Amino acid sequence: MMVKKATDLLSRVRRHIPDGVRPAFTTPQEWHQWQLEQGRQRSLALARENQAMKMQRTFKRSGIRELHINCSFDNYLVECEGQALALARARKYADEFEGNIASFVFSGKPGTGKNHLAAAICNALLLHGKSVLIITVADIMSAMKGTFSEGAETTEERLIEDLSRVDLLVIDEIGVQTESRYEKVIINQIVDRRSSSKRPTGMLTNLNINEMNQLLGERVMDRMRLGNSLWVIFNWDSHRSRVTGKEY
Ligand SMILES: Nc1ncnc2c1ncn2[C@@H]1O[C@H](COP(=O)(O)OP(=O)(O)OP(=O)(O)O)[C@@H](O)[C@H]1O
Repeated sequence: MMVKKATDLLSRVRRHIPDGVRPAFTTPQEWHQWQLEQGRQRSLALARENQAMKMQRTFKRSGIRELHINCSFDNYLVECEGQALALARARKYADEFEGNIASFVFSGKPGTGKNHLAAAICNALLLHGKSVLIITVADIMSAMKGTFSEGAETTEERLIEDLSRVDLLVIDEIGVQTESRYEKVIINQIVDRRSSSKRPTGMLTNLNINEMNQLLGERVMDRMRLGNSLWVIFNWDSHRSRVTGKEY
């Protein structure tokens, strides 16, 4: 009876579908499958939203900092070959993100757009429903240390787990302060856990490859090289003196 009703309804709906439009389902069975899939997608979206809100509470902000919220591939100015290459590679990284385990390192001089292009990647991924977080080493550490205080809402373990579940985590300012052994251990655990659950990590740094190896150790850097990973060197002049804060 149910199937007959659904078949009648479908044939009535079909009469109103313009030529050339392919319906998402044509039989009651396909309709049922379609509804199941919609339900699955809704619960995934809800889980992502919950995760984003949790991160927002923990770090008291959304995944991308205010200064970089409007950064896109389109508003990244290209005035030299290096910038053109960095832009093309960042865009390709975002395009090929789905199902890819490749991490990236943007290394080079200050003010050259490492955060800009990382935020552009994250903004592109957000549009595709991915969860993202760009966070400095210092912010990770202060959140970790916060878990030791009395009445803390979360534990160090849970925080590492949260940071490991974000689809793309970008760790900024690696090497800005003299990293302690504790920081090295935490970064190690985050990258390790992310790579074993096939989630890539981005790193932004002023250090070169040797300095990164020395600071974080071969183990972490080896995981950063999984898959078709990306290492981009930003070696042109800083753009910072030209930022007015009103451009986008
Ligand atoms: N090519 C560019 N086109 C447009 N804006 C740019 C470009 N490069 C940098 N900017 C802007 O300049 C500012 C500084 O850039 P960004 O924060 O990305 O630098 P960074 O390389 O991450 O520097 P640091 O190593 O000091 O953190 C940002 O507001 C960014 O949007």
